[in-house]
Amino acid sequence: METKTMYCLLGLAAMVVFYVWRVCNYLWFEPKKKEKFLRSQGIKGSSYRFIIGDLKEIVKMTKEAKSKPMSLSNDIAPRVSPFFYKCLTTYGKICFTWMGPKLMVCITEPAMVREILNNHYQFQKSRGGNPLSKLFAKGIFDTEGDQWVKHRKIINPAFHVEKIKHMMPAFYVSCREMIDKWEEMLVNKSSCEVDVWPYLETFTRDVISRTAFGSSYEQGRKIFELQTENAKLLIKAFQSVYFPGYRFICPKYMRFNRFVPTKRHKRMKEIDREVRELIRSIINKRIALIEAGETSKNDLLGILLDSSYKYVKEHENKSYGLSIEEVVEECKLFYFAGQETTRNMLVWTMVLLSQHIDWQIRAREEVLHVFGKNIPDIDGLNQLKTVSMIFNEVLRLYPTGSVLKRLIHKETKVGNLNLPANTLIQVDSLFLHHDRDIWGNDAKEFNPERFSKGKICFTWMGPKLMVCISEPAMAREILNNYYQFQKSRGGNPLSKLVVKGIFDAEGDQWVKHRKIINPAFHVEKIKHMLPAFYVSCREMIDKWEEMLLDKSSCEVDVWPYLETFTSDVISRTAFGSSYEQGRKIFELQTENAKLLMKAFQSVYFPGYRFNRFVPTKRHKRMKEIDREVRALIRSIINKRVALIEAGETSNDDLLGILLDSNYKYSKELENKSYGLSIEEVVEECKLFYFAGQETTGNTLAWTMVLLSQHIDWQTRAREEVLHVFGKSKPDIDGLNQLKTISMILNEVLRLYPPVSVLRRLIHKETKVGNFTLPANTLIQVSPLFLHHDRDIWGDDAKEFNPERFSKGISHVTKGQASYIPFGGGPRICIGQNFGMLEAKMALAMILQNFSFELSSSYSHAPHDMFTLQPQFGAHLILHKL
Ligand code: HEM
Repeated sequence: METKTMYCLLGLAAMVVFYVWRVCNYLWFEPKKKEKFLRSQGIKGSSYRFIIGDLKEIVKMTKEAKSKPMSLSNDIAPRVSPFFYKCLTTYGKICFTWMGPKLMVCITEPAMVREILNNHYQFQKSRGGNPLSKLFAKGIFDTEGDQWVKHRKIINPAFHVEKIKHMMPAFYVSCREMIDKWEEMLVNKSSCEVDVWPYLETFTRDVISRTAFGSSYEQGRKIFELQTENAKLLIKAFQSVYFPGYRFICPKYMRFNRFVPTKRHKRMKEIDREVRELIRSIINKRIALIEAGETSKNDLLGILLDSSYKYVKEHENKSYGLSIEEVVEECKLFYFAGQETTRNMLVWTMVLLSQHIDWQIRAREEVLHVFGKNIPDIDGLNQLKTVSMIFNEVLRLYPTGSVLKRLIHKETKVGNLNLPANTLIQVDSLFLHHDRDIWGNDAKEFNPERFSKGKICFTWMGPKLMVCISEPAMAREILNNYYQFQKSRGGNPLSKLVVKGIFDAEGDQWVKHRKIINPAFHVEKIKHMLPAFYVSCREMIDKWEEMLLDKSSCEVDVWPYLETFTSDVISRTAFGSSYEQGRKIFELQTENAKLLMKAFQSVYFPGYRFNRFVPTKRHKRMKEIDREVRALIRSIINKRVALIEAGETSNDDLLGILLDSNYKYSKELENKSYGLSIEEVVEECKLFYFAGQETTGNTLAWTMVLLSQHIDWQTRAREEVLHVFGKSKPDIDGLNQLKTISMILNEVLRLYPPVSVLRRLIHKETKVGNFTLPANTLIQVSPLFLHHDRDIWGDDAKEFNPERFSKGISHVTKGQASYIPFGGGPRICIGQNFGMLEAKMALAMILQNFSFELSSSYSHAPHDMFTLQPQFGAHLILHKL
């Protein structure tokens, strides 16, 4: 045999062997491997066959689904994504399939979705598909890891609310052009048929051309026309690559067919070159302007170049910014990301509003109410609640990016799954948004009403942006991260005379204060404060008994008595034997708090911040009181320090424990200056009064009001107290057994959280949830709204029902930050156990001695004065038992 023929035969034999191996692999080894994998994930039984679907099956089902007609009321998921629809509806919220040899997991389980989307280092964008698609969209979309962080940081400023405001004229002009065209069609008729889709396409494309390139808008338009052509060619390229049996021949090398110089591919590359040229010329002109000092920051390109320039300056290295090529990619991406998405949302909105005329009318009424026939402005647009609800519902039913794809590069755990390296992950927003378990039985229906309760709202305090948040996940993010979200300070300087201490400390300073103060609030230490709670409460009860000497009932406003009780408790527990001096201090502090309140109420007029320094009579008195308070506290402290130095420490009151802990801290670090200074100890003592007195006093007042209204719960609570203690003095073990009382106090703190708003401030641009907030934004996390939210607490959210806490707090909240009467994260209330024990002791003793009901002179008026108080007191009728 000739050598040539031999080689041919050998080649042929090798091909046959390879082909047989591929077929065996496909028919035998691969399914075995897949079955083994599924078993390792706990998936058993007959579900294998379907779950191991493949690309061919997906394409076939998609074609079939698209050939079937559908009506407007049909569910869209079976048409849009038939394969996954079948998998997910048959096998649950996670399904596995293989794209050739590559495992693909489709996930529609909210907790896992969050895990995947939150962790962008582990779950990266899945790239490396069709190389032609890179001609079309790259930029930030296609970057990962630190590269992405840099791009995002530079691009962010372009999308700040403040910048977007300036793009309003571009939105308006583009929309006006579209409307003019529709009006032309209607010149001599009252109605006409229009396919609105291409018009909306032109509108969104125009908006991007104008907002991206400002004055170079005409060139921008040309760029986007070319990009549209490229997008169309890309879709054709996608549709043409599938041919049967391809996986047996050379599956991995199939990609190269995209490099084959077909006419289409050549044209795509030609367009790309032209687009880049055009963008590069616009950028070069801009850079020349910037270098000549003439910057324009009103369009996306201008802001992007400016931000990149600042970034370079910040890092003192030119290579840190975006290169011209990278800016080109970002500009191309603006078109892709910003045009199609908005166009789709608008078209589905028009279709749905045509179907639901009632919502169309509601939306129109709102728009006409806000703007009449005038040009819409930013303030008005921010007021359009119904329109926002409609958009949210449209995006829920027709999410524009219905599938988010991620890729893992190493073995990774998601939920209970252990996924191998190179697994493709598909997060399906369409299925998430249509899930009945999440959205209820009307999940597939258009009902914007479900978005009527906005959990995030924006407002401006003068020039300062303020965001109000009552969404548990965001509340947790904010409260957990106290380095980024700091206490908002720097308001009224007079308030520093009343509250400072740990409340006002930040960063490392706060860490130190908290470490030194913590031991004072250990449960073990608080136990020893029980006698102080008892004596103070006994005094209050004695006064009420006196009033009832020769009658069986009398009317009392219990509010001031409860206030005295809690301030007495603090005087005794903070200063122990120096209690009388402590009482004096707290009387002075009360006077100062009242004066501060008056100052708050009277100060508002333009330029007001300076008027707090004006030496008015009130301001002088406040400073005088402060000096007196400090002198008193300092004298107590000095006496204590002298005792400590003489070896006679008393660790039974807050001041003693604080000084002891401070001493140990300085010793540990072998440097006296590390501990708290006397001045700082003074501030902490002042703070105990403010933080610990009103909060517990309010809780008790609301508890008595609610138990007067809900006599059944008052009876249940009394029965429990009498069962545990009879008429004897409550002790710590017994107090810990009071389950009904705990449920009642939890419910009172839910309905009337004494601190109804937690305020934070960010000092630099920060991401919260999906929002990127600029530096200096004020954030308000609202326990009040979180606690009253029907979505979280059910239909009886506004009602008093302690039963909901019968299985504990975590059972109701399911680990969410939806119940935060004591705040959350590292800055959670330090006095939580102290306050709860004090309230339990007082309530137990009150229930042992009296029954109570609402008086006719009680007027229900909760109001927020630092804490949530009963504005006109708590007038009750007390009965002696
Ligand atoms: C029912 C009673 C109480 C409630 C509802 C309550 C509520 C709160 C809340 C919501 C915060 C967090 C504020 C924020 O994050 O901006 C807080 C912090 C604080 N509370 Fe309480 N509190 C109570 C009782 C007490 C008591 C009895 C004391 C002390 C004797 C106390 C001392 C403090 C201190 C020192 C802080 C600041 C902690 C820090 O920033 O690290 N609280 N409290």
